[in-house]
Amino acid sequence: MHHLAGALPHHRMRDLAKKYGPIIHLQLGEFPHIVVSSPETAKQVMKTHDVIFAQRPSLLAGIIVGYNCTDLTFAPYGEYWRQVRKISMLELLTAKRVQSFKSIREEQMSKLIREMSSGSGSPINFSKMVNSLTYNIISTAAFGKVWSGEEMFIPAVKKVIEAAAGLSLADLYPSIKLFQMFSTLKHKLLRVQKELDEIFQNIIDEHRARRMEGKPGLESEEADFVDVLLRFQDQEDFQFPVTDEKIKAIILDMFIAGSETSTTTLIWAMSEMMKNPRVIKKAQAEVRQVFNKNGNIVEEASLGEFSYLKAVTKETLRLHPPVPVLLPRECKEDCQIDGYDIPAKSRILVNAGTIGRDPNYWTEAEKFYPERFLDCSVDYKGTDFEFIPFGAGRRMCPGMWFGIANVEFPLAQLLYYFDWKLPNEQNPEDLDMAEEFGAVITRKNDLRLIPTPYIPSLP
Ligand code: HEM
Repeated sequence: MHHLAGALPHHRMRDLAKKYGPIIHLQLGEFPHIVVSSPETAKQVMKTHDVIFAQRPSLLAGIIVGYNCTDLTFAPYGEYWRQVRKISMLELLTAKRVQSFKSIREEQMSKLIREMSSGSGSPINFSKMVNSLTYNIISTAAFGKVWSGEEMFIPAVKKVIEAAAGLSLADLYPSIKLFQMFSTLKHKLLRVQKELDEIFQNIIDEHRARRMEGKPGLESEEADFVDVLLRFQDQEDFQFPVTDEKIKAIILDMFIAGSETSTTTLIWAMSEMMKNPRVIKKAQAEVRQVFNKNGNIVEEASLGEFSYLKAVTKETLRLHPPVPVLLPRECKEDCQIDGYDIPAKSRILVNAGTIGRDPNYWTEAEKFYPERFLDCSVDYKGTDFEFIPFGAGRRMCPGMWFGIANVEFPLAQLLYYFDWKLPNEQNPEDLDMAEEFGAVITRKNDLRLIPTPYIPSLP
């Protein structure tokens, strides 16, 4: 355990991989942890032996906040997980539904742009504003409206994300009662769960009442997540009935897995561009050229015309994958990776962050250089193992398209409507890029920027 102390664990894992190679055994608490840090070993885990590694370990976050692991992220691999995954992939997060949230993104972006422009010329807390934006988008997609509990919800989500890395003493030593009893994390999670449970139950009850009154919209494509899941409650052909508890577990999961990941990608993209003025100029020129050509109409439909902006998103996900050590997996049975024996029940940590910076695959791997993705077929869809910000295989992120939509369109608008400066005439090269650890790696310090409107008429 001392190998991980003293620095951010994902950095320590990177240093260890440099020293010991792409497959490392760390005994953390009661469990062997196997860290894999090369595209080849990651491929063996998530493709060759995907079924053996499709299990997640049972962690406090899943037990407490995931309603005894009945959410999608922490559900044990098996029939129940299959049912929830199917609902998520075929109903909640389909390309069509993500597309149907377009008006939500457009409305929330207009609000944000108006807010940013009202204080133009002076520094704004970019991180905080983007956090609210994603929260509002996911809240509307899930509940049909922006739920007013942002102040309490965003810190609560951060707490759960911290726990999802699975590196707390209570998770590493489940048999030691003392660690369980005095775990501050456990107590915080219990409090968060209690608060959120009450609120989510009220939201479900409201939706149910509306449903009983036969209010329109529930069967339409624009139905929110709660509407869709309530519809399944009436169906008797499910092996596992969709109870209120399960609806709460699934919705909370979408919030937790979807909000901080999208937010942090957007903030890192902006941070890297501010640090690299050449890149922001080029991205801005592309965005303005496309929207101006289309008659100053700023709409999502134009996204297909951006190649550099998409390269910026990919390069951000390569250098700053929000989940650099993919959510832990558990080995179902004895198995071999790269000729090494992996005993059943080992926890597997796929080090996607280190893989994205592997100099054997990436020239000038540490440099932010979006051009590397132009005319290059490497993509994040889970088949190119040198670039796996969304994971791969059976447990790969089901919210990839929703996440990308929540990053690319806002980024395009922010670049279109504003010119950006660092406060206090700060030199771009000196911009602080310190990270904070959790299952999602965020900026340690909020990003503060000065926006100046580019065109006088804002949306
Ligand atoms: C930039 C945005 C996002 C990134 C980088 C990201 C990344 C990831 C990663 C790395 C995993 C673990 C994959 C594995 O173990 O192989 C994951 C799982 C998951 N993600 Fe995302 N995610 C993003 C957005 C979203 C969104 C918007 C949603 C839903 C609203 C979502 C829902 C989930 C869920 C439910 C899982 C667990 C899947 C399972 O275990 O079967 N994600 N995500």
